[in-house]
Order: sequence, then C-alpha cells, then structure tokens
Amino acid sequence: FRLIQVYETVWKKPKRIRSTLSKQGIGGPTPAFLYGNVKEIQNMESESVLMVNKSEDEDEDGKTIQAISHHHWVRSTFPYLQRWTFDYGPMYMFSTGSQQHLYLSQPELIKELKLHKSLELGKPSYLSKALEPMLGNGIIKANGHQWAHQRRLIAPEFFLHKVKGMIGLMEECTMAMVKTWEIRLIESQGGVADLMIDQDLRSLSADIISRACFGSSYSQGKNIFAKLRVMQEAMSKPSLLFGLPNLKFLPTKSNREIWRLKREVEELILKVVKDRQEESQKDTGIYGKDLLEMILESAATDTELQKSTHDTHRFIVDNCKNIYFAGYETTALAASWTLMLLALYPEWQQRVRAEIVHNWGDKNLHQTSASIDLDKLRQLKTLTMVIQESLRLYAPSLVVAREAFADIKLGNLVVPKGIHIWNSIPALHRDPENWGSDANEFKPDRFAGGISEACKYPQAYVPFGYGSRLCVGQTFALIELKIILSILVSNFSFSLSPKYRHSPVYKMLLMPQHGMRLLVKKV
Ligand code: HEM
Repeated sequence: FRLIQVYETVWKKPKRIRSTLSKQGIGGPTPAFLYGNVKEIQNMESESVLMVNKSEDEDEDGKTIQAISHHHWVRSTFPYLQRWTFDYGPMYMFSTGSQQHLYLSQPELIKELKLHKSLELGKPSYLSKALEPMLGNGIIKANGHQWAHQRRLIAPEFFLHKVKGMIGLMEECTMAMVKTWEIRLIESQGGVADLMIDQDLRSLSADIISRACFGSSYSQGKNIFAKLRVMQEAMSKPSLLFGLPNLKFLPTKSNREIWRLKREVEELILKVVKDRQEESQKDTGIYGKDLLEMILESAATDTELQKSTHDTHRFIVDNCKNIYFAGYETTALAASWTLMLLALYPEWQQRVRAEIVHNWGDKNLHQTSASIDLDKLRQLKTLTMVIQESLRLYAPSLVVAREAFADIKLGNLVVPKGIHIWNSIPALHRDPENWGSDANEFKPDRFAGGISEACKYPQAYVPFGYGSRLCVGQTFALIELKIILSILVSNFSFSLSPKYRHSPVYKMLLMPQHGMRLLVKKV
C-alpha cells in the first residue's frame, strides 16, 4: 500500500499535472527524476549570493545612491523565477520533486485568480506543514471551512469603523517613540543621530498591534515578538518556500531550536490569555471587545473545539501567532523602506512635510495630543502616493501563492488539481509593459489619479495579495503607516547614513539585510 502511495506522489500525480499543462502549450525547465529543478534552483541561488556580495563591495566604493536609485535588487531574491521568465515567457511550470508549480504573471490571469472565490483555491498545503511551528493552522495558512470560519471571525475586527477607534493608540505609541528619539538627538553630536530605524519601527509596530488586538501592553508581548522573530530567521530559507526537500523532522540543532521556541511562544501566549481571562472576570472594563476576546469567545462556543482543551488551546495560540506574524513586521518594514526612499529623495520628503503643515498647521504634532483623525489622514494625498509607490517598489511580501484543490478554470486555462500557483510581486510591480519604461524608478506621481490610473492593469498591483485571501489587515496597515510616517516626517528630517548598505534580502519578508541606518535630526 505504501509503495502505491509513493508511486502516486512521486510519479503519477506529477505526470498528470504536467501533461495537463503541456497539452495547453505551457513549457518550463526539464525536471530531473525525483529532484525536479531543485539543482538549478540551488545553483542560481548560490550564484546570486555571490553577485550580491560583489555589488555590495562596489557600493562601498561610493556607488550606493546610484545603486539604490535604480532599485535593481529583484534579481537577487528569486533569481530562477526571473531566469525562467526570460527563457519561457510569463507563464511556465517547474518542479521541486513531488511538488509541481505554475508561475504566472499575465495581468488577465491575475484578474481571473482574483475573481475565483471558491474554497477550491487556497494556500499550498505543503507550505502550511513546513511553516507549522510558526503559524500552526491559523488563518494565514488554513484552508477550506476551517479557514472560512477564522476569516469570518477575524476580518470584521479590521473593518474601517474598528480601525478608526485605534487611531488614538497608534498616535500615542508613535509619540512615545518620538520622545525617545528626541532624547537620543539631544545626546548626539550636532543634533544628528545615526539610527538603525528598522529596529525602533519594529518595536513600535509590535506595540501597536499588541495593544490594538490584545489589549496587552508591549511589555507582555515583547518576549513573544523576540522569540517569533528568531524562529522566523531560522525558518526563512527560500528553499522552504518551494517545498525543496528539507529535514524538518530530524532533531538537528536548528530544528531543536525551532521546536524549543515554538513551545516557549505557546506558553507565553497562553499566559497572556490567562491574564486576560482573569482581567475580564474582574470586569475592569479597561478593554473593549478586542480580537483576543473574539478568539476566546469563538473557542468557547465552538462545539468541535469544546471536545478537547488541546484543540481550544491550538485555536487560540495559532490565531494569536498569526496576527503577531502578519501584523507587525510587515508594517514596520513598509515604514522602513518608505523612510529610506524619503531619505533618498529629499524633494519628496519636503513635499510630504509641506502637505502636513499646509493641512494641519505648522505646530509640531507632539504639542497636541490625540489630534489625528480619519479626516485629517484623508487630506494627506502626497503621503498616500508615496506609500503606494513604496509598496510597489519595496512590497514587504514578495510572493502570492495558491494551491488548486480541484481542477479549476482560469479563463481558458485549465489548472490541474494539486498544482501550486506562484506570482512574484516585484515582477508584477516592475513590469514595464504595465508601468511604463520608468517602472524601476521612484515616481509617486504615477499614483496621482489613484491605482486605477497608475498603470494599464491595476489588478497586477498586489502588495496585499488578492481575492478572498486578500490581507485582512490592509486598512489597519495603511492607516498605521500614515500615522507613523506623518508624525515622524513632521518631527524629523531623514537622510541616508554613510553606513547604510543597500541589500534587500528575502527572509520570509523583504528585509534590509544590514538594517536601515538613517541620519535623523529635528526639523
Ligand atoms: C504593509 C503591511 C502589510 C502587508 C504588505 C501585508 C501583506 C499581506 C499579503 C501579501 C498577504 C497574502 C494575501 C494573499 O495570499 O493573497 C497578507 C495576508 C494576511 N495579512 Fe497582511 N499585510 C500587511 C499588514 C497586515 C496587518 C497589520 C495585519 C493584521 C493586523 C495583517 C493580517 C493578515 C492576515 C491575517 C492575512 C491572512 C489572510 C487570509 O489568508 O485570509 N496584515 N498580508
């Protein structure tokens, strides 16, 4: 029976998938027996690491600004996707052994994917298994009815009317960071500080998401974030993304570390939950009904979950981990890349600042507390354009992935059951056919008429993904970004530090490999 199963997985299923695609004229690199295209992927990855190191040496010779302003970093992240696009066009298949993949980048097919709302299209299940220690079976990786249940529960917590109520706390947390920067500036020489801003933005974002969703202060969540981050580092090899063979079940040093962190994170989350349950028994009325409470309520009323404490705990822990993972580093990175761009383009930094002064008056924001509201944020059109352009060139998520759980149709294309569909966000966001010959340049003006007028095929602008799996935190993230950036830009000016080394790398998200060092001074 086992032999039949192996034969099915290794031979019959891949053969069926590949022949359905090749009959429709879809090509791709020839897979080797058992290993598919793993060898090519690994070779191209090592070559690109060498290339990145070499270009960094060149940067140190004073070419940094030129290197950044061309924003040509995409090649170093998934070099094989680019190479095969060059060889086989905008749609091709490739293989990582038993897993078969379909890469596609035509805007008309992205539109079809967006419109396909059935549960037959979901997140790759092998990926869910590989990322289990990090995400469990929470909303990000779950599929089918289990996902739909979680989505129904979580999504309304991030609707505009809920997020509106969180503006005050976002402002408060940002102001606390402003105060610490002011102290560092006073202590620094000449009132200019060389700051690793990404670290502070990460703490800020963690603080915001923790208070908004869990009502708990950052001090309680601090340990959880630190541990989740180490876990993310340990698990963020690109090889994992495409299901390359890995030894995740063996007690290697790295796996033992991941398992330990997983245990510790779970214990910490359950401790926060316990504290919260005690608090609500005391009925202090400090917190409204926040996300954690919704998750607890759902777990308490779900008849399936009630059958075991283990399942209830899993449900709570997994969804808390998902919100932590999805909700803080993404926004912190988006803010970091945007500030890097504003440092690189001082004329845009000046325009953003002038717009704030024009609309809100020239008083420094920290003199007025709880002053920001939705209407004020809506006035910041230039900042909105800058954020949209930053999310185009430096989208924190690099890929959107789906698995077909049944044979489905995308327009005329028959997509076979079991295939994994991949879109590269940087490739879509930098396609000159869609954005024009200046696709690699930072030009926020292109968004002056909104996304629909910024390019030929707006459906291919997907920093938050698409369709029924679209990011639930999109509204939350955009409002948070506007608050953080408007407060920072109206209080400080930013320029690139001579120590900044431009090297965006993929570690589950797009990160500045050597940190985001900027020179900061008071305006
Ligand atoms: C700039 C910030 C952010 C970016 C760029 C971003 C991007 C994304 C992307 C690309 C996806 C996958 C969508 C797909 O597969 O089609 C996603 C999913 C998700 N995001 Fe975000 N996100 C951000 C902020 C947030 C925040 C602040 C939260 C929550 C507080 C959040 C919660 C989620 C969740 C729960 C999912 C899974 C949705 C599902 O599968 O149903 N994200 N996000």
